[in-house]
Amino acid sequence: MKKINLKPIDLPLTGDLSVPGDKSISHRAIIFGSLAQGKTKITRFLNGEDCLMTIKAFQAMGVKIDQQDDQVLVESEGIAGLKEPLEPIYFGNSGTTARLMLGVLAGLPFHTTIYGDLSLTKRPMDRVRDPLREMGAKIDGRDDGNLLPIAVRGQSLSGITFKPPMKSAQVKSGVLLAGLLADGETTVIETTKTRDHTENLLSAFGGSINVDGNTITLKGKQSLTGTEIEVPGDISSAAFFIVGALLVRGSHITIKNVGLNPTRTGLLDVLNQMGANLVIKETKRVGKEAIGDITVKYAELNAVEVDGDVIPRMIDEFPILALLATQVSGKTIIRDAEELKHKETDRITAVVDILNTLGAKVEGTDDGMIIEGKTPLIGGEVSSDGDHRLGMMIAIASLICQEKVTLVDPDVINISYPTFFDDLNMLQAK
Ligand SMILES: O=C(O)C1=C[C@@H](OP(=O)(O)O)[C@@H](O)[C@H](O)C1
Ligand SMILES: C=C(OP(=O)(O)O)C(=O)O
Repeated sequence: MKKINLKPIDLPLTGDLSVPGDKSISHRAIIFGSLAQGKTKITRFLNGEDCLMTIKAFQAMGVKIDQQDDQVLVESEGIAGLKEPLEPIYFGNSGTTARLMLGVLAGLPFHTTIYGDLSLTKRPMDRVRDPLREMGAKIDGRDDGNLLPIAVRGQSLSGITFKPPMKSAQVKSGVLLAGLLADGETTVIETTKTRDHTENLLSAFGGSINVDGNTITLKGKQSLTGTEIEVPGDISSAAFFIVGALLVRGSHITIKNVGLNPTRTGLLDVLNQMGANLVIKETKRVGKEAIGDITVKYAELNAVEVDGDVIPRMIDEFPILALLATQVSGKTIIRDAEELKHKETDRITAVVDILNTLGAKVEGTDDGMIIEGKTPLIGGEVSSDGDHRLGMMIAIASLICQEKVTLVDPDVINISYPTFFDDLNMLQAK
């Protein structure tokens, strides 16, 4: 397994940075572009391994998709033009591809088999399997279709009203996408609002959807039209450098053109509560998505308790928040975050293990973590464990460790942020 040595730095992070496009929006732009008739032009597409899986899935169904770095042109005849793939489709490491595509494949008139890497193969699909079966889907696979590989025999589906038992945008989106192909109306009622990019993008492609608080309703059998999509910078990628700047004394950075959709900005709220004084400036709106700049300076922070409705608004930011919490005054308590157990790794156990190996004092709980602040980090050898967000957390931790950090399996970072080390070097060079 590849390993890299990361040395502690005494250089602050400074300058301006544009992070790559949002992963969630990039996936959805490909999905809707492929379901729509005509041409869709996507700019600032995330050229990361996960989003390439979604492109390959539709190419396997006959859609013409030309991707050059962060520019993508999709040309589709729409839903009726999609063809049965001849071979099983590989979804790699991407949970979003799996949960959203299950919704799509369930309503297409052909058979598909899907599989993934070892991490994805362990992740639960029953959360989408169950509502999709209620709509009439034929899904089978390991553990009765809970685990990949999964075979889907596409069917005509009927709309349902569904209240997801977990707070998950992937589940909501899988059901809404199936609803788009189904007869009748589909309603999803969430207990807590999760990221709403599916709802926003459906409108951008000319679809009609009604959002009333946490209740989302759409009619089936809508036809969509290709369009132009500019993807905002990914706030979940920006989070690593925002926290990096808060950790390294003397840092002062601005992340430009990043997505500021309120269903994604939970980390910014928590950092402000901790005393970060971020300057957040909305500069434009593209469709229903807000875009802007975030300026952050090094600051001494205080611990807070993180729980409740903010959790889904920052679900991918917990590894990097946990690292930050090791350096603030007081004890940080994270609750209601049991969903972390179902990510690329069990992110409660994995974050606790990694940070404690580096010298921190972190305790895992059933639904979160308790992190002792102001604990010096020493260093050591730690693995990303095949989880891109853990790889980036370790790289940022190395900035403040007293000794060398050896990161095992750094290439996994390519899943969501292929230019991560270039951007880190650029911020250190100024
Ligand atoms: O819908 C999406 O694009 C995503 C939703 C979240 O997953 P859950 O829906 O499982 O919380 C998040 O962790 C993932 O990175 C992307
Ligand atoms: C959980 C993540 O992605 P996915 O579920 O798409 O694998 C993530 O990017 O942190």
